[in-house]
Amino acid sequence: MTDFLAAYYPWTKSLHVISVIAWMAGLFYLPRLFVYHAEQVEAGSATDALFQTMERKLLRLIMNPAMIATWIFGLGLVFTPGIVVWDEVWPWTKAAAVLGMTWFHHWLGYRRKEFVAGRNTRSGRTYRMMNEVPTLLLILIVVSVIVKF
Ligand code: HEM
Repeated sequence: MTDFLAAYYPWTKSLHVISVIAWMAGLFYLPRLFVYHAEQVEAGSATDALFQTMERKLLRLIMNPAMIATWIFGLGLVFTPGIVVWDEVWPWTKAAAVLGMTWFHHWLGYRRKEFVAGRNTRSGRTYRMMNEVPTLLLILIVVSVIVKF
């Protein structure tokens, strides 16, 4: 298995980065939809139904599969011989940030369910602020995997 992973390392990494881009697109866009959903849309209206459809499709068709693919190919890289040196700091900062990103994904999923039930309690401002979470984690992840401190 490790021979296989070593042989296909550039492919695993390519698929990892492609999945990451799709996941990040959703992690940036879904909280933006929530901002407008919270500020501009009346619960039970036709626009409410439209936002719910956009949010459901973004989460189910793009973000969930992209997150799973990111994890699968990312763990493939972790098990590729010689790639991760656990004595260094960067694998730990990356792991912490990736867990944070996964938590954020699920946080968004719970907020979507609240919109579906007509029970959103959070303001557009909260969603605007939460929109910065994936940006900060992204910076930490990219610096970790490229600078490799
Ligand atoms: C979900 C769990 C994840 C795991 C287990 C994981 C693991 C890894 C590993 C082991 C590498 C190989 C580093 C190397 O080749 O030197 C890597 C590369 C990379 N990861 Fe992840 N990763 C994950 C999520 C993410 C996320 C969320 C992002 C971006 C937001 C990301 C961005 C990258 C990038 C850009 C590279 C390529 C770095 C290079 O040029 O070598 N990863 N990942």
